[in-house]
Amino acid sequence: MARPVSPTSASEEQTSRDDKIASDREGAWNASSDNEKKGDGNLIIPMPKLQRKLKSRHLQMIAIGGTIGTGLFIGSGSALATSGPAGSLIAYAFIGSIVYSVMVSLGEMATYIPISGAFTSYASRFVDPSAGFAMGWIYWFSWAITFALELTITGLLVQYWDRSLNIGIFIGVFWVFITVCNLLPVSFYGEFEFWFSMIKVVTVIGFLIFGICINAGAGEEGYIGFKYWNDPGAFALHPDFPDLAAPVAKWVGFWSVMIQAGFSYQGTELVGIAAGETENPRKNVPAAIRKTFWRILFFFVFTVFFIGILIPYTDERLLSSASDATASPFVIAAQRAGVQHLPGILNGVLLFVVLSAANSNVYAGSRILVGLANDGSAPRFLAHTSFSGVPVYAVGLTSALGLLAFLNLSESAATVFSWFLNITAVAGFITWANISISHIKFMRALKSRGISRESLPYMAFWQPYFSYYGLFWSVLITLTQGFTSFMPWDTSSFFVAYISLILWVLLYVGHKIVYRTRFVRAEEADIQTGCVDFEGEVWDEKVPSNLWEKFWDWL
Ligand SMILES: NC(=[NH2+])NCCC[C@H](N)C(=O)O
Repeated sequence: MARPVSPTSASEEQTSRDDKIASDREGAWNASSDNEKKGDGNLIIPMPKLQRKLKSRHLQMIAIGGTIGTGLFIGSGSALATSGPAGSLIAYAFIGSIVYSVMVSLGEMATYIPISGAFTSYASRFVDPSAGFAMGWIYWFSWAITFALELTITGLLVQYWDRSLNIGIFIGVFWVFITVCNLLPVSFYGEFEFWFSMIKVVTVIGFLIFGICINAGAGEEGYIGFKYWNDPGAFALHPDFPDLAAPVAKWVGFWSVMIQAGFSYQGTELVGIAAGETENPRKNVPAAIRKTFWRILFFFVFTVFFIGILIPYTDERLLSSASDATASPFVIAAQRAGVQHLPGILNGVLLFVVLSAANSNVYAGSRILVGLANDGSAPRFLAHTSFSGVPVYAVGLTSALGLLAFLNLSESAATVFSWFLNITAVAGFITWANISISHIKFMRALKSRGISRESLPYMAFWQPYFSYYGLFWSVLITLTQGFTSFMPWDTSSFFVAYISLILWVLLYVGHKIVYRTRFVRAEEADIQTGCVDFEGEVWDEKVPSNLWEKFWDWL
C-alpha cells in the first residue's frame, strides 16, 4: 500500500503539486475540473483517477502478455519462410535493438512523469498537441484492431478440433469473456493476466528445451545441428520475386520481415501505459523496463533461432495461408520431430496465449483512451471510471472494435489477418517514432530549465543517441515497409501497407487545422504536471523471502 511520508517541497508550485497528488490518492480529486486548455493550445494534463493497484509482477506480466503473442507463436513461421534462418534472426535482433532504444527513452519520461496513457500525453506536451492526438488515436486503433485479430485467431484455433463449427460462435464467446475480464476491478485484471502470461512464459521455455533436445537428435530426424543453415541456406530468396538476382531477393526477403518482427515486439511499450497504475513507480518502472526488455529479447531471439535450426525455410507448411495452429512453427517443429499428440496440446496452449494477448489488447486500448480523454483529445466521458477504478466506457469502446473480427464471416480469415497485422504493425512503428521524438524534446525541455539528467529518477545510458537511433529506424521502416507494393504497383497491397500512415497524417493534419496548434517550444513544454517527487515517499516493499518469491524476482 502507498504510504506517502510528508514530501519536502521547495516551492509553492511544488506544494500545490503535492497537494494535488495527495488528494488524488484519497480519491477526492476530480480529474475533469482541472482539465483546462492553456491559451496557446498546449495542454495541462492532470493525473487520472486510476488506482495504483498493480504490483510490479503484474505490470511486467501485462507487458509480456501484450507482447508475446500471435507474432511470435504464429507469425514467426512466415518470417522464416521469407528471409531464412539467419535473415529472421538478424531481423528480430535488429528490431530488438530498436525496442530497447524506445524503452529506455520511455523509461526516463515515465519515471519522471508517471501518468496513465503516458506516451500520448508526452507527445502532446513536449512535441505538438496534434502529434499527441494523432499518435494516441492511431495507437488506440492499433490495439483495438489487434483485439479483432486475436479474436480471429481464437476462432481458428478452436476450429482445429472441429472444422464444422462456425468461427462466429467462438469470436462471440471470447469477445464476451475478454470484455468481462476487463470490466473487473484492475487488481483482478492483473491477476488474470498474470496467470495467462505465465502460460506463455512456460510455453516458450518449454519450446526452447524441446528445441535443444530435438536439435541434438531426440526426434525422428536425428541430429540436426546447423544442417538447415547450409541446405536450403541461411538466407531465403523472397518467394514472391523469383526473377530478382539472388542478393537482391535475399535483401528484399530480409527487409519485408521487419513488419512481422516489429509486430511481434510491439506491446513492450505497455510498461509505459501501466506506469500510471503501478505501486512505487520510481523503483518498479525502471526495473520492469530492464527486465521486460531482456526477457523479451531472450525469448524472441532464442525462439527465432531455434525455429530456424529446426525447420528448413522451404517447409511448405510455413507458408500455409491458414492462420491456424498448422501454420505455427511450434507445431511444425513438433510434427517434424514426430512427437505424438503434441500438435493438439500446443494448439490448446496457443489458445490461452492468444486469449492472454486479447486481454492485454483491451486493457491497453482502454487506458490509451483514458489518457486521450484526460488531455482533451477524446470525449471526456471516456475517462469516467467505475467505483472500482475501471474505465468502463473506454473498455466498452475498445471492445466494440473487436467486433470487426466478424468480418471473417464474409472474407477469408488469412486476408483479414494479414490486413489487421500490417495496419497494427505500422501503427506501432509510428508510435515508437513518436516516443523517440517525445524523448528528444523532453531532453530539450529539461535542458531549457537547467534540470540536469542526473536528477532523473531513472537515467539510461547513451541518451539522446538512442532516441535518434529509434526515431531513424522507425521512420525508415514505416516509409519503406510497403515497397513490395511498388514491384509492380498493386493498389490493394499499397493500402494495406500505408493505411495506418495515411490515417495518422489525416488525424494530425485534421487536428492541426481545427485547433491551430503549433510545435511546443522547449521552454514552454509542460514538464511539471504529473511530475511526482517520490523522494519522500515510502512504499512497503516486500523482499522475496522464500524460494518461489526469489524465483519470481529473478524471472
Ligand atoms: N501495436 C500493436 N498493437 N501491436 C500488436 C502487438 C501484438 C503482439 N506483439 C503479438 O504478437 O501478438
